[in-house]
Amino acid sequence: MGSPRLVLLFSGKRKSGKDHVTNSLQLRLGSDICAILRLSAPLKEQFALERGLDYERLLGATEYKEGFRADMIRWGEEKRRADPGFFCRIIVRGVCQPVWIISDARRRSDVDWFRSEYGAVLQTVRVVASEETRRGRGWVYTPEVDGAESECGLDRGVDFDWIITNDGDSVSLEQQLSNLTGFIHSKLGA
Ligand SMILES: Nc1ncnc2c1ncn2[C@@H]1O[C@H](COP(=O)(O)OP(=O)(O)OP(=O)(O)O)[C@@H](O)[C@H]1O
Ligand SMILES: C[C@@](O)(CCOP(=O)(O)O)CC(=O)O
Repeated sequence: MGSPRLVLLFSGKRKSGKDHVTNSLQLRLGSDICAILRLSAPLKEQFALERGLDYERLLGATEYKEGFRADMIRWGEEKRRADPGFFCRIIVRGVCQPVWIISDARRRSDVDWFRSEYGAVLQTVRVVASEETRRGRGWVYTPEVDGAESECGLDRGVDFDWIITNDGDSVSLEQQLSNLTGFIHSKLGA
């Protein structure tokens, strides 16, 4: 396992398009260069095992996942209380690509952990979309979820290196992804 040349730590609210944007970026870079790591993957896997749920469906973007979100948040927070780096350490194990995309940072403890381990090569990226756009993608305001740390933990206090606006304008998104890809290539070439 090598150490990463670049770590891109993505965050954004529900249905802002974190998965869409990170998948598009990986398509541009190639999966041999770029790995997508999801903090929620080991969480969902273990949660699904314990509850007899469908892990693959928890990974998707459907109502199935939303039905379990509040419970998953509570379950994950218990784990993080005992060990804030618990999920971070699991997802970086054995990754050999030079560029790592973490698709779903949600808490200060996630940012702090990646800064302390990979600060020299870390870039923080915020994906934003208006509430109207997010509603069009199926977002329904749910107080116990949208008012909690899982959604609001990074609203303040992080000076993001990149902000990607994903409001449905595909030309604008392409341009923003080109800029980010250019930066990544410049770092890999250096
Ligand atoms: N630019 C876009 N063009 C077309 N569809 C998009 C775009 N951005 C997001 N979507 C769609 O909107 C839905 C939500 O996007 P996505 O799953 O990427 O959001 P997310 O931020 O990862 O959400 P969650 O936090 O709920 O997992 C998906 O069905 C996705 O395909
Ligand atoms: C339980 C949780 O990991 C669900 C994340 O799902 P997704 O990234 O929205 O697909 C959110 C959290 O950890 O607070």
